[in-house]
Amino acid sequence: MFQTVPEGAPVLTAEAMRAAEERAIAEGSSVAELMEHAGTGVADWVHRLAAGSEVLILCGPGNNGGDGYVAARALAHRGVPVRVAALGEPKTEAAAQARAAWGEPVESLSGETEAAPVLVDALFGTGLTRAIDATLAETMRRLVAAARLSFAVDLPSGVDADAGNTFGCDLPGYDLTLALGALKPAHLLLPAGASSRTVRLVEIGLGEIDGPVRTLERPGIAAPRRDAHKYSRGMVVVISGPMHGASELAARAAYRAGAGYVLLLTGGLPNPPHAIVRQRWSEGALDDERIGAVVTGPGLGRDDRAREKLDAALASDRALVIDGDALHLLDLDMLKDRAAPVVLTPHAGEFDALFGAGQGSKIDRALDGARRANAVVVFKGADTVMAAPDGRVTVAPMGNSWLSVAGTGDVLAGAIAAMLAQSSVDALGAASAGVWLHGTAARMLDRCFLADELADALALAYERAR
Ligand SMILES: NC(=O)C1=CN([C@@H]2O[C@H](COP(=O)(O)OP(=O)(O)OC[C@H]3O[C@@H](n4cnc5c(N)ncnc54)[C@H](OP(=O)(O)O)[C@@H]3O)[C@@H](O)[C@H]2O)[C@@H](O)CC1
Ligand SMILES: [K+]
Repeated sequence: MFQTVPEGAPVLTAEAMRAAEERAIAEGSSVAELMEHAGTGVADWVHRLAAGSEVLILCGPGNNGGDGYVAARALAHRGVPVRVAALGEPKTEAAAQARAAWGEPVESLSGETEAAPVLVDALFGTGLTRAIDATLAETMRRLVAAARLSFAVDLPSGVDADAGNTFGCDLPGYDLTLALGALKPAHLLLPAGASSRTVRLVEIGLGEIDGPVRTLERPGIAAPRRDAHKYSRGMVVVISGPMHGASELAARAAYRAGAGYVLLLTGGLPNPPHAIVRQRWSEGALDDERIGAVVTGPGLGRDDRAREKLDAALASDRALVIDGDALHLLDLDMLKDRAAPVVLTPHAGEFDALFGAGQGSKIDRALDGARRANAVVVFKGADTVMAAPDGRVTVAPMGNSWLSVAGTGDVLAGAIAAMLAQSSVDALGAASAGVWLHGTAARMLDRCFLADELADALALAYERAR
């Protein structure tokens, strides 16, 4: 299971959406006009996919409900059988107008509401401020489960648009979420994002939308140039520790993600693949000017020897990927004055250990971490968020659930290092490309796999990255 969302699309908070709405109104539009676009855009999708089946639209009291009334009218106009069930009277002028224009009967939404084969949830969108009533949540779950096809208008009702939480409520999963004007954090962040397996954008007349937070996109990396040699393709050094396997995985992944030369600093025995060059750790090991990126952390351990290696990596002027154990040894002050790029790749536990538990959404926290560390932070999880100190953020769609297995983090560290070493993109671009390759490799396998196989599948993902 994984998520499909528009690639490279801006992600806006509820406040930024309201600002975009105000800009559009200042330029001559109106809420009613935007709502007309939104509702007809929803109706287009429903009409296309419902194939003539009866549609039940649930309308809430705000403008999300207003979109629902517009969609009902547009569908009925095209001859689709539509019923509307509402949660009380509209509370906004635009929604009241939309209901009046619908002009047909409106049922009162209750536990008795009869299900239909197609369900459209227009109860709440970006205006939800608190948990929805438990009885209402139960009714929603029942009606979504009974439908052959279910749509969420703008957002699944019951989610906090910015934080991506559900106020503790268990929400149903929709077939299609139609994001109005732009994506919101809750389309992507867990737990809310789990309700939106597929998200599509509906244009509502807000004009050009932009912002520093975007969804992950295909990195556009190419095959090696004709005049390429192993160093121009990127030399990656992986610093090993007592758990050799983790660093072996990172080294293998670096090759499969296109690095030209991978050196593993290890005391372990020579193992296949023999393409990985092995040397023992030594003081000047990172002096080679040709080194494009260094991975430290996978299998490093947390003892004095590990600290010594991390300190040497930090003292070098090489680009660094810091993962696993090294994140527990890292002092953020050590990164302050570093000129060469650093990518930190914490999962939730490592993130808390580094930055503290903190408030705000995963996007806010990743950004705060990046600024404090002066480094790109890849806050891993099923909903991986990458942030740079300059405020740019990339959010990956929910990853393939088979990734939840030991060693996949080591593979990611190797893939990011390969990107950092070989490409002309900056650290956020390298991190994003690494996450894209990693996620795409998992999608291509889409079964129970070993991290070794995932590392190898990066090469197949690379083929699709152009
Ligand atoms: N931005 C744009 O450009 C455009 C946005 N559009 C659409 O507008 C949507 C945002 O509309 P919105 O602001 O009216 O909020 P919405 O989500 O309908 O809900 C607010 C209502 O719900 C109520 N309420 C809240 N929590 C509740 C709870 N737990 N349980 C019960 N009630 C609760 C709240 O009442 P109150 O909190 O005052 O009690 C209020 O009445 C957006 O998602 C998109 O679909 C398009 O139409 C056009 C252009
Ligand atoms: K909704």
